[in-house]
Amino acid sequence: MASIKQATVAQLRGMAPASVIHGGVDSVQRALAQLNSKDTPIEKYIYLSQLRGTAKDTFYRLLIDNIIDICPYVYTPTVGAACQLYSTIYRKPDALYLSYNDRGNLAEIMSNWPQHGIRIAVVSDGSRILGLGDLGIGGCQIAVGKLTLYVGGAGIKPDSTLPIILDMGTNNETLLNDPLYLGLRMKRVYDDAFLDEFYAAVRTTFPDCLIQFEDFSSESAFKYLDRYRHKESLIQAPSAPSGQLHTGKCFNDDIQGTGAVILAGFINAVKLASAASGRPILDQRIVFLGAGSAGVGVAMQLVEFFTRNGFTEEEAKQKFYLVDSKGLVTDDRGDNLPAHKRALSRKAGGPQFKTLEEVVEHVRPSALIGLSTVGGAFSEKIVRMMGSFKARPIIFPLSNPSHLSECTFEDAIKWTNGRVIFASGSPFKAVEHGGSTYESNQGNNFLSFPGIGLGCIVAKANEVNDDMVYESALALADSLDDSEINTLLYPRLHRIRDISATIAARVAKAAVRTGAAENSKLGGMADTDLLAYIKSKQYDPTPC
Ligand SMILES: NC(=O)C1=CN([C@@H]2O[C@H](COP(=O)(O)OP(=O)(O)OC[C@H]3O[C@@H](n4cnc5c(N)ncnc54)[C@H](O)[C@@H]3O)[C@@H](O)[C@H]2O)C=CC1
Ligand SMILES: CC(=O)C(=O)O
Ligand SMILES: [Mg+2]
Repeated sequence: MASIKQATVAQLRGMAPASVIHGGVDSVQRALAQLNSKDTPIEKYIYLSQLRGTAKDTFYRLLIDNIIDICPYVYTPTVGAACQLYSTIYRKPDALYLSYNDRGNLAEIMSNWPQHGIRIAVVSDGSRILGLGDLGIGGCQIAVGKLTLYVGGAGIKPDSTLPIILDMGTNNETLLNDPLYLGLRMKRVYDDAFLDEFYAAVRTTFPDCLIQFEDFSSESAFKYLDRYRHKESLIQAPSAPSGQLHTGKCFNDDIQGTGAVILAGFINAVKLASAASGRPILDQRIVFLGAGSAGVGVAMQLVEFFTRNGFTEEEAKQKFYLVDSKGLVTDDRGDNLPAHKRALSRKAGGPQFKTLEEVVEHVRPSALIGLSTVGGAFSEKIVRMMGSFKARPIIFPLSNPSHLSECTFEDAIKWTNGRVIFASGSPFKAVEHGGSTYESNQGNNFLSFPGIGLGCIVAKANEVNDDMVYESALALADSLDDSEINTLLYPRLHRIRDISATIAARVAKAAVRTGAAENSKLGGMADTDLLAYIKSKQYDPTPC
């Protein structure tokens, strides 16, 4: 459609129906009708991908105006199936594909990308896609999906975004044996030098670009966040003029984005729980099922909430009980804990439990958070126990996609007789119970990463520090309107562009406060002016 706008009408005569050339027939309405004619979620996904590739203004107008209905088809849960089926449903390239065989040439290959002013890249190595495991090159659709939400949810211009897949092989035997598989047909390699080369290539090719790491397996997620997040650190970079470059300008969505969004939901949840019970807001015991990048990322963000509210770090950590596939995570359970689990393990000498049920029975938690990839792990017995401990139990089954949710909204409502304070990673429809209608909350990092990324772009931030991430959570928690405040934990999704702008403004100001902003104009700007400025710059397509 852009070509129709740019070319003269005379040149186009006869090349398309006259009403397309002259306008007057609503392309968004037609696209919606075409979308509705598709029977299955994956068909809708394929249709929307094609529309994004051929008529991007129409696609984004459709998405922005129908975000609640369309989000599940461009993002979780459907994007999970799209990653699994990638090599079968592939039509045309829509990401930057950097394979391990290209090592030594990544900067040169990156410079083939047709757009220049890239501001945000989402990169995955495909090793842990949602809760679906290693999907190899199919993980590129996660990067595409996240950036679709950057455009639709934050108003970043489509041509400023760059989805990247690092194809380092796969350990998924089904994919390796699939004749249609499009990725490297070899076992996955783990190579820090390849990651350094990739990081340096982005820095030198697109100096203004923020990198969002997405869906790397836990060990890599923590390792590369630690390696690249600080602006003071240096890495060797043969592609840089001095042979070295400063790191920074990146964040990990699963650790920090998820931490921020769940902290926001938790802040609003403890207010609701406390209003029902009269107990102090900070009087919490929290059990996690899952101690991977998301589980530990969220737990550390909640620890920060308690330390910022009067507790020492040790006192705060005492409130947390992490359960993984081997049971309660303790210092003395006999296995060699990775550093991210050691940060929150229970001290030696305490009880050892093998199952979630035993832990819940012993701890009597106020909140139960699932980031385990185990669908249905919050059994009826566990949810009913939670309901017996507290007037308003907080239960967040956050694993994606939908079939991996630790419990459904309907069950949680039924088993607590409507008392649960609930948020899930993938969307659930409203539920009728006992004559009332209960609206669900989606606790998904898509409410935080678009605003964090936009804030960093506005501030020209050279790093994404803890204060900026924490501020994004407070901004999201504060964003409920009058119709949401006593019932919901998060703003309704149709407001996401305004919410992302608000988060962005507060993240940008936090960047200024902490010396991470290179945009010197922001310091003197009033908050309201900054917010208005950000909103005025949001991509707002008008298809012809
Ligand atoms: N709602 C949201 O915004 C987000 C949701 N997620 C979801 O969280 C889930 C986990 O993600 P990551 O932490 O990155 O994965 P991960 O693979 O790093 O961690 C999974 C954790 O669950 C534990 N686990 C696995 N099987 C278990 C079992 N049978 N019993 C108890 N524990 C078990 C593992 O030991 C590990 O600690 C995924 O489904 C992902 O889609 C992740 C990021 C954001
Ligand atoms: C939402 C997300 O980032 C995940 O499930 O990995
Ligand atoms: Mg993720």
